[in-house]
Amino acid sequence: MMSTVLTLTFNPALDQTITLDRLQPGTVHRASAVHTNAGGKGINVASCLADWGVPVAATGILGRANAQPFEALFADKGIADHCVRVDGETRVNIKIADQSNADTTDINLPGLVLGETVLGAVREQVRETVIGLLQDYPADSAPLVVAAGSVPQGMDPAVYASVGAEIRRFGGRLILDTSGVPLSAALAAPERTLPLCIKPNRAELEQWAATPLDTLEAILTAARRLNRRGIALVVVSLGAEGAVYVSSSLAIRAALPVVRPLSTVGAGDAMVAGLTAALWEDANPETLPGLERIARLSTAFAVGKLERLGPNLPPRATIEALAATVAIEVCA
Ligand SMILES: O=P(O)(O)OC[C@H]1O[C@](O)(CO)[C@@H](O)[C@@H]1O
Repeated sequence: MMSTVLTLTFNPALDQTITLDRLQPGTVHRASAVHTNAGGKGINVASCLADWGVPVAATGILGRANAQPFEALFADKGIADHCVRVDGETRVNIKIADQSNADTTDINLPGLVLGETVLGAVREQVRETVIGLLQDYPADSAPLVVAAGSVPQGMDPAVYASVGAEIRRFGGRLILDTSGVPLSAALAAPERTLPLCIKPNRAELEQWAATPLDTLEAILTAARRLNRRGIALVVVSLGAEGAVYVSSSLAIRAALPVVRPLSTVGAGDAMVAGLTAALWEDANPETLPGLERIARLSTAFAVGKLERLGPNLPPRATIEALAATVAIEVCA
């Protein structure tokens, strides 16, 4: 029950959120505020899980030259730091928060450019870290590993398939949140390397399915194809329309009216943290109460995060209150 969740972020980012009254491309803007926080998908998941009280360890790659904000976040939230340091700077991703419509525009940079030899060595170090940590878990603990985000230029885009194989070898459960080629490569891998759970958004699932998914039925059909491939839980996030949770035997849709967001950056990561927290609490996606708990908690994490800048959750009681009000619909 108290096992540490491990997060893996190959391509973290410092998120620089620039707040504007109104974004008008092609014109000069005066920003009203700027805020920088340590981010990147797996880092955000770790931060939200730590807020919830789940013990977390973070691994992945950090540029030595600007590692301080990440180190401060880890120290502040009690996250065990197992990130490998490399020469250079972690990327700075630009987030433009438009206050006129509460939309955020993301400009994500490619990330560290590392030579083939360095990349190979770093990948090996991260692999050893994952294996080293998993070896320390009790044999029957089925530890949870969240691997999330893009991969740096030059890294094998099929990296999550080999990570999946390593995790499964140690009885671990992989939750994967990535997109594009790394996602399609992970989903095309042999069944024994597949993640336990994925959380694509509609566009990412459409890319995998190679067809538009305009209706709930179409989304369910694509998610169920992935279930049959061997992925036990497919969560499709639908922005303001909530999310769909599809396990091998059940499907539900969850939604909560969205407050006016301060920033949408990292809401999907908070959703991943919420579903991980529910799995960590032993929620079983093959039972209705279990799948409902996963849906309620992950929706509440995502909506709770929207009111904050950076990967931070409101207090536990606020999250539980939000979770209780999530609208749940069982799908046929
Ligand atoms: O790894 P990717 O896909 O470039 O996404 C990274 C971005 O996504 C976020 O994790 C938000 O989901 C940001 O913190 C970060 O800038």
